[in-house]
Amino acid sequence: MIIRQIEVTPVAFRDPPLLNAAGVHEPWALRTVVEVITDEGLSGLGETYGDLEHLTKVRECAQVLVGLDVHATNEMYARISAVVGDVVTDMHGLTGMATQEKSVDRVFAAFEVACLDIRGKAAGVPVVDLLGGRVRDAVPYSAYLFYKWAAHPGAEPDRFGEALDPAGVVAQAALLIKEYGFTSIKLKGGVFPPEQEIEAIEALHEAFPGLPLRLDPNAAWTPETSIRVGRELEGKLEYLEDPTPDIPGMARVAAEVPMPLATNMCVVTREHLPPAIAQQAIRVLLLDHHYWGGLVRSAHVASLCATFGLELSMHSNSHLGISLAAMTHLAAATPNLTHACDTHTPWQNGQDVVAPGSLRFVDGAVPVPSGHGLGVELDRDALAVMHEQYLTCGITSRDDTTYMRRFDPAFTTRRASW
Ligand SMILES: O=C([O-])C(=O)C[C@H](O)[C@@H](O)C(=O)[O-]
Ligand SMILES: [Mg+2]
Repeated sequence: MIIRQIEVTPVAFRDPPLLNAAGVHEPWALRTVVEVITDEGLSGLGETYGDLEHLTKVRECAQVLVGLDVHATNEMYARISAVVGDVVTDMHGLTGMATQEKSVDRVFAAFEVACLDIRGKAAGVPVVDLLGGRVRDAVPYSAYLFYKWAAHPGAEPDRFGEALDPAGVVAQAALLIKEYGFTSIKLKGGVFPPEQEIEAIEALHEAFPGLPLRLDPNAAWTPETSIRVGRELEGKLEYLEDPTPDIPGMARVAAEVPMPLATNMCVVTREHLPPAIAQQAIRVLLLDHHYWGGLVRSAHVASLCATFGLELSMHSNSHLGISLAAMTHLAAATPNLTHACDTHTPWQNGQDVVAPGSLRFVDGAVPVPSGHGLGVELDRDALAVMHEQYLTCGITSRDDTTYMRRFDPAFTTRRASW
């Protein structure tokens, strides 16, 4: 199974004005679709970020992988490492520190997933079987709430409406739970002063008694504020995610708050694990195969977490169905996944590059797609439309901060700001 051709296609899809510590989502979210085709005519899909610097590396790497066997992922990693070199990508700050290893892992992941898709198709099994087999038939996801504007300035309101206070957040949760059946809730914080976000969590706790809740301010608070908020929210959160920057800061908070701390920011590559474990900075790691180097490497990290007693959840960014399928296969094969995974799927609002039918939510969980490989088919018409949108949308890299400054020139990103 020799790689004969690789198609790399950037796409754009509409994204609502979701608020976070870096600013606000732009009207278009970007992704890159990777399609690997073998000499035997099998093809496999991968999905990754769409930011130009990253896309450029993905394109350069695609050229050096032609001729490789789809099983030769060690050689694939070495070649990608050589091409990526010392360039560090991913500087928007919402997925934690950017490192050289992470930059390589981010490029490698899309190709690795595509090769696993091919290997699954060739063997006549779903990808979950290549990862050790399923330990669950469906993967639970959480309702991922965002503070948001009713519309992008100058545009028509979207169907989700405004959510800028506790009532708006509760209404948003009710909508997502009604449509998807989610049984846990995450609120993206770091947008308003912590007192307001505490009120929102209290309102959610009251409106949805018994549903596990998480709050993620993306390191917008100082350690002191994090300790105060953590204590105030005792008994109301299953975990507090990245309240404050860096491993030492998280360790200070972890020692003083009643709930576990989770991260997708201070532990984002293997070199962060030993200090985080030694300092007891986190209890929950949010895995993300897009930057942990694909599905097999992520499974290794999950196994390390089991060794060191860390719990597991899964992180997401704006994504499409190829990513949702890959996340679902990985999570279904991860025995020690202890919390529902994050997904941005509802915000995609039906836009996708995969043909409908293979991915659905049942009671907040996605059943593992039943087909071979990832079990999703590329919708080539949708891909063409979304590629055209990429070419015309005028955005080449995610920049929530600059977009926010168009409407609030004094806005600064929130890092330990409160
Ligand atoms: O858990 C997280 O930190 C995220 O999901 C990061 C994302 O970039 C989120 O903040 C977003 O979509 O704005
Ligand atoms: Mg997070």
